Amino acid sequence: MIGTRGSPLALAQTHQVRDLLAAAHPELSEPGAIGIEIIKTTGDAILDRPLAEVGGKGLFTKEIDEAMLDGRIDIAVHSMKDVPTYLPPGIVLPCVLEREDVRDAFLGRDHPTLESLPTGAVVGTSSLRRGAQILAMRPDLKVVSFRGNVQTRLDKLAKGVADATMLAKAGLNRLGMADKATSVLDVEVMLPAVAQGAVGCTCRADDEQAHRWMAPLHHAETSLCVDVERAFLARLDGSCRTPIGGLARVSDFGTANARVFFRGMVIRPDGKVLHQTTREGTVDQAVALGEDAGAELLAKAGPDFFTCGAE
Ligand SMILES: NCc1[nH]cc(CCC(=O)O)c1CC(=O)O
Repeated sequence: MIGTRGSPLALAQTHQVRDLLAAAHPELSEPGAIGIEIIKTTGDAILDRPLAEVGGKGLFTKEIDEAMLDGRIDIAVHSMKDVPTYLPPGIVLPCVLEREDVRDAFLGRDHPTLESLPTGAVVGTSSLRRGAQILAMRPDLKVVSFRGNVQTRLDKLAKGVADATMLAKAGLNRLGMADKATSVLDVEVMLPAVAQGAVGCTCRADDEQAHRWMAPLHHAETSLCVDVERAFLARLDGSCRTPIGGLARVSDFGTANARVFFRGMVIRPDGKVLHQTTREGTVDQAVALGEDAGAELLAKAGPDFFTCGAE
């Protein structure tokens, strides 16, 4: 049994995992061989407030982890962006699928790009990271809170609640809605969230069958990048509501020449103070590079930067 949230994006990701499992294992290829259990999480229940305000870790994973430890589900499919850096005891993450597009998509109502938005235009986003980077580039814009699933946000945009919004390009692609993006923000302009575009599958640590099922779906290069980014995030995790971005890439993966490149950022929600750093190294050093970058930004930003509730 596979557990998932019930949002259209979560279901699309889960159907992809189910199809990959069926293709990899003859015993799972019969229609109906893999059941899907929808689990409502705290993050799904709270729709009226920005999630940064709700706070707490594992908003989208806690109830799913509980179902897994109870034995109601065997595999869970998650957007890695929503998975806390520390998994609960007894749960492991043996499988990360190949990454989708890591970038943020821009959806403009009358203006297709960020550059073309007129002074004073309103950008709707519930992501402090996106809002802060927008304000850093364009302090003349107004950022307002914007929540809900993709369709709700598109409806709000159409109604003129905002002039533009942003969504992970990966989510739009997985929903077959890539055409809704009026442009795509380069990672140099808008650093993605840690693990954006990656889907991971968890199981119980002692479930050998689930491990065996998931092994062929694992994408080692994506997993390495996500490990670096999550190591970075783990060093900053005390930071509460501070917007954080981080992206790792590997060149020549699987060869002796493989190199890891990482860029990480912390930024104040108003976009007025930004600290960033880069690292480059070997695959063996990868996780240490992420940790080291996190430690550097923690020191650079200083304790006041990470004060909770100071917005
Ligand atoms: N926080 C919600 C969430 N979690 C994962 C995605 C998109 C898919 C991904 O990044 O893999 C989204 C929506 C969004 O940011 O637009």
